[in-house]
Amino acid sequence: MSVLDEIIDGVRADLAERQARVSLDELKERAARAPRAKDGVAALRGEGVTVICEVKRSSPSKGALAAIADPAALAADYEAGGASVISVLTEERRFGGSLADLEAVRAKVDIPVLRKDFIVTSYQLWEARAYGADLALLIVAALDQEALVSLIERAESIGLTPLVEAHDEEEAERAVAAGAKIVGVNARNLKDLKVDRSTFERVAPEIPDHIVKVAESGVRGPHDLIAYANAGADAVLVGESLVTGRDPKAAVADLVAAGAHPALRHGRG
Ligand SMILES: O=C(O)c1ccccc1NCC(=O)[C@H](O)[C@H](O)COP(=O)(O)O
Repeated sequence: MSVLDEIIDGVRADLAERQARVSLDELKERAARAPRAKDGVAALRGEGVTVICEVKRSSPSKGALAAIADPAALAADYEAGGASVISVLTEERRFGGSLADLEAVRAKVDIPVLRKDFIVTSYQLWEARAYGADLALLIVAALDQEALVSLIERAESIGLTPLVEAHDEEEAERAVAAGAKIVGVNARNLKDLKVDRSTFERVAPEIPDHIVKVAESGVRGPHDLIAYANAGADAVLVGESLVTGRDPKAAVADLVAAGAHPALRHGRG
């Protein structure tokens, strides 16, 4: 069984427990009271290469990364540093996240917020919206094509922008065919957790220019952002290096400054 399969088994068990406690109708009522969703595509198509900053306490590949007692304060630092979107990992067992983290971050920042989880049912999309997310991650490797198309449509119908994650050319083609407006290419193989930064360069040509291209994972600093930008990234998603660094606000500002450099413009429309 791959790491991704093991994670999803745990996600399904936790989901069943939440579904027994909170009805879909309750979630829908809560979603109706949530602030109107912000435009994730517009946020990521900013000036230069934009930066998605992640609230990430731990991970299957590295174990504990950072305690993050106050995720909202960390998100506020990210926003002050110039982040365009905040990613909040809400998976509990392996990443130490929660919907409470999502809610706290949403209440603190003005920029769009991404629910980063292993979404396999529309119930989780309603949760995302009910707790204030503007975007939701959908992982191609976790879904068959029918489910992917259906979850993209459901997400958009309730105001969420899906960030559809691929790891190879075939998954990128599936993401595009399914109608994704934002495609993330994850350098981390979720089946064995190896990070290969050349993945983006190989896979990005499968993604047409009208779709926002996000390079995910492995960004240690501005040099990695520049490499991804030169390979065609519109945005990068950064977790570990920010939560383990000493000054997340300054680290984000350095990334944003590198992403704004005129020499990086790669002629997107
Ligand atoms: O980070 C992991 O170990 C991991 C394992 C299995 C599934 C997903 C995983 N991470 C999610 C992510 O994609 C990253 O948190 C995100 O791209 C940021 O990556 P990084 O900057 O390398 O922390």
